[in-house]
Amino acid sequence: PGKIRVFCRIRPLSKSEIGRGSRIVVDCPDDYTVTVESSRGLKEFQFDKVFNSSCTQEDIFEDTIRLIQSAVDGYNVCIFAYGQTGSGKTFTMIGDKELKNPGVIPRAFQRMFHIIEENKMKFDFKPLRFFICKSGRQQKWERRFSECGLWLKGNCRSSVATKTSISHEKVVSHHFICSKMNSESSRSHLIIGVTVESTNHTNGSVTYGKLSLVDLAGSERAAKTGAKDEQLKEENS
Ligand SMILES: Nc1ncnc2c1ncn2[C@@H]1O[C@H](COP(=O)(O)OP(=O)(O)OP(=O)(O)O)[C@@H](O)[C@H]1O
Repeated sequence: PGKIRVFCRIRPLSKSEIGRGSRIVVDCPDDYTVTVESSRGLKEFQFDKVFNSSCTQEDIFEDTIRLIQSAVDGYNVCIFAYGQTGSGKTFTMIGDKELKNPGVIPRAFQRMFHIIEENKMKFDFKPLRFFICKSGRQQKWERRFSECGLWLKGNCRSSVATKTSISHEKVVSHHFICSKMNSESSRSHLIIGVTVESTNHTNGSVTYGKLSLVDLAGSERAAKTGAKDEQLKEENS
């Protein structure tokens, strides 16, 4: 707990990039290093782990499983994707539109329900609270998410989570409603999460955990769009 780990995922070239004759300029000589070809030579970056372009959604999720357990155990866990537009944040966090390759968010929820089901003899779980927040230019009000210590601008919805309410399809459609469609106009961030409250049958102790999963708006847009003042503050929130 309290530790921040930074992973890097390299995505394969897209069809259009291949069509344009682009080539990959990043490489990972080992599991912790990324090199990038630049006009000023090869640059090297270190990460806690690097996933190369052949890594699958399963490979990515394997490193996340113990964090889901931590949230059930009463810790506050936050997983977020950061990177420029088109780098694969949404693919990694949510998955593809065709629902063939679910990402971290649907897998995390599936896993959480599984852990809860397995532990029902030992713990009494309160119904999971499910929340979605997105930032947006239209919604200017600020909201402090005191429980998870995040400052947010935008709206937030919370409801009881069930397996069906947070199925892969629902998460994907929420995403495209909440984030993707608005991202061009509002450069929104999407935060989707769940709170877990459990009581230990043996000693009566109660724990509260939270899992926040975040698909941030593209990190480069401020510069590219020339956003200023209020707009920029909002993107940076
Ligand atoms: N690891 C991957 N394997 C195969 N396709 C990928 C992978 N990562 C991303 N893609 C594809 O690349 C495209 C861009 O990815 P994605 O939409 O996830 O980017 P993004 O970082 O969320 O962009 P934005 O900030 O604009 O929302 C999508 O068509 C996606 O399906």
